[in-house]
Amino acid sequence: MRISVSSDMDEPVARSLVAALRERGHEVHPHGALRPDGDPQWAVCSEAAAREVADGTADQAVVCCWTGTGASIAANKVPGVRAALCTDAYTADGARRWNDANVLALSLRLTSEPLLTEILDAWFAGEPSADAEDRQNVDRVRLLDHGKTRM
Ligand SMILES: O=C(CO)[C@H](O)[C@H](O)COP(=O)(O)O
Repeated sequence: MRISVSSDMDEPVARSLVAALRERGHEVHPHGALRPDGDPQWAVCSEAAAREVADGTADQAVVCCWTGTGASIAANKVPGVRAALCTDAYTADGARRWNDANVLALSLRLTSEPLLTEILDAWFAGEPSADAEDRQNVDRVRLLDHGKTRM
């Protein structure tokens, strides 16, 4: 997959994330502190990574900041993006399964290297649920992208 990755800080775990994604065979599009000419402000680089998902330049994104909150908030402002802040593998699995999340948000502070592997394993193994109620929920969120709350 083509995966946009952003981080506002050049932290070891962010570098490990990029390396791990490449090892898994993904094409990485770095943003923010992960590229020499990147704008490292979390609001800017998270949005840039998320926009690549929305416009189809990337299939998914991983956005990072120290807490993970700013990155997830900024990414979720982009229509078409469903960003999930995941602090464990169960949450990452649920985000893919129940939320059809297309952007993974990570806290640089909380994500250790072993936890990063667990979260990525769960994220990439997870498939969106085909359950009707789950699909309805995701469709409802998609409506919000267009300022609507009902069909
Ligand atoms: O977690 C974050 C935002 O949610 C940032 O990473 C945190 O605020 C640090 O940013 P700065 O170094 O610019 O103060």
